Amino acid sequence: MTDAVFELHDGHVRLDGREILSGIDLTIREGEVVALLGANGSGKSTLVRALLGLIPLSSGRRAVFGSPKISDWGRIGYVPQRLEVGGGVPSTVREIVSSGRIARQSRFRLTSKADRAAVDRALAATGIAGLARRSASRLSGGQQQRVLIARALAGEPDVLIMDEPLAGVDAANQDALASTLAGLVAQGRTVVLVLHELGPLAPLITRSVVLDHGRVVHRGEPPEPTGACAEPGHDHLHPHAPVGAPSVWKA
Ligand SMILES: Nc1ncnc2c1ncn2[C@@H]1O[C@H](COP(=O)(O)OP(=O)(O)OP(=O)(O)O)[C@@H](O)[C@H]1O
Repeated sequence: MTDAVFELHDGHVRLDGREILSGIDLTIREGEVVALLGANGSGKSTLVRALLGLIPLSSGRRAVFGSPKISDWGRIGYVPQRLEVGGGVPSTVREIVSSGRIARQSRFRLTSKADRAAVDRALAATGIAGLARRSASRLSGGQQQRVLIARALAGEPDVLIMDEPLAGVDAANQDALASTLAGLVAQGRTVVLVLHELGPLAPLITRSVVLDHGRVVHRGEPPEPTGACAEPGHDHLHPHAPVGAPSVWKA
């Protein structure tokens, strides 16, 4: 059996005195492409942050590459949801994407040819090479999302964990992301995706995990859409379902 990348055993998370994740058991192994699905507020982002150790468990056990804490962030590329890129600092797109190499560089080594080549590949893969000199804070939401994806790709991580990578990204760039990820998966990388719609990423996904109110309610094959979402021609661009609404996914 291949090695476990992320393990969560009976994981519980409480935030502001409220239980957000309840009794989650989840193991993600090397080479898997796992989709985390579920309605707004079901706990997907919290689960990602719990897997990464960015928020503490109130009870249960977590391991990343077999250890309680991540010792080598260079192996992990995390694309958070809706982060303001640049954070008010006037950074160019290239500077932000280059920062994805930092965990790969030794403390005393200057940026190498290999670093620059990796940044160029990441910019090209996400279709933002033409924006490299632009100030990131002036870009659209979808362009900023692609900057964050490029930053993660630039680090050439073993594991990519992306929170809603398709949000605000147009169809052509969604397809480009799908083919970039397909290349990484073919090399044996592990990918964890928080998604509302599988879109062009559907053929890559090896397993889905559906959350509802902080619990896992489905695991296995990506569930089939039901109702209007199953009809031919449905474009799957409807807004997020409200919390507690009947799921469009068959459990
Ligand atoms: N820091 C926090 N403090 C208190 N409650 C929080 C915090 N972060 C998230 N929550 C709550 O936890 C629940 C799950 O949120 P989470 O962002 O994990 O859901 P999600 O499935 O990723 O939703 P979405 O699809 O809208 O991004 C929500 O009810 C949210 O309000």
